[in-house]
Amino acid sequence: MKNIVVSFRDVDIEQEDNVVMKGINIDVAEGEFLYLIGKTGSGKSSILKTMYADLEPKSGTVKVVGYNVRTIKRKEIAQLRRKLGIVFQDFELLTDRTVKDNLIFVMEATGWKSAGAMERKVYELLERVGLEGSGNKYPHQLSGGEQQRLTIARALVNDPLVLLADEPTGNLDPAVAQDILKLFVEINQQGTAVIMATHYHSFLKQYPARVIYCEDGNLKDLTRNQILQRLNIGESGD
Ligand SMILES: Nc1ncnc2c1ncn2[C@@H]1O[C@H](COP(=O)(O)OP(=O)(O)OP(=O)(O)O)[C@@H](O)[C@H]1O
Repeated sequence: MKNIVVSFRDVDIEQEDNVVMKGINIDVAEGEFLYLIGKTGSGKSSILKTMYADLEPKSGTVKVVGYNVRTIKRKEIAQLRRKLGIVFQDFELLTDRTVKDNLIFVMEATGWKSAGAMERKVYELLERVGLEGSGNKYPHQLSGGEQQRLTIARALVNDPLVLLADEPTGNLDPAVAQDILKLFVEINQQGTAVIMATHYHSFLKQYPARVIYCEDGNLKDLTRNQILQRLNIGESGD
């Protein structure tokens, strides 16, 4: 049986005293691909924030890659996040540094010392995300899709067990969004669990995977067909 890398047990999540999720349970196994779907404000980001210890759950137990997020010590949060890769809609790249130096910045901040090892890792990561040859460019010289590829490379610096993605294609046009989805799928096929909150419901058809549907403070356990129906996805997708 595969290891569980994320586990929520009877978890309540609040934002500024508003109940967002009530008594939710989630188990994500090593290497799984999971979509978080739901209307705006249904709590997808709040669930992801709870996973990377940015939002303390009100009650219940949350375990992520071996850490108990409710009792985690401040200094352990950095260790937890090193085992997670996190990708947002906004690229949040360092605009005054090259592609390569954006990656090296994160490596140095997370304890990498050997220049040779960093050089090799940069090369490997850029190849993995399809940015080989762009190491000396600056972020503004990259397209939106390429910038997102760089943020994905950055999230992979420490070979995370889990990649969390909050609306990672929100700023991209549909064709580019599909390429980025493909990249997430490849990363998943190489063994990293992926948990992706997305409004791009057409992804569910292009790459069917497990879906958690957030609604009214709960997670609905729906079949794929029920979800497609509920989202009213026609043949053309979204
Ligand atoms: N920082 C905050 N302070 C107060 N309330 C918040 C905060 N962030 C989110 N909320 C509220 O918590 C609820 C869940 O928001 P959340 O961002 O988790 O939903 P979401 O499903 O990710 O939405 P979207 O699809 O728009 O990103 C919403 O009612 C939202 O207004």
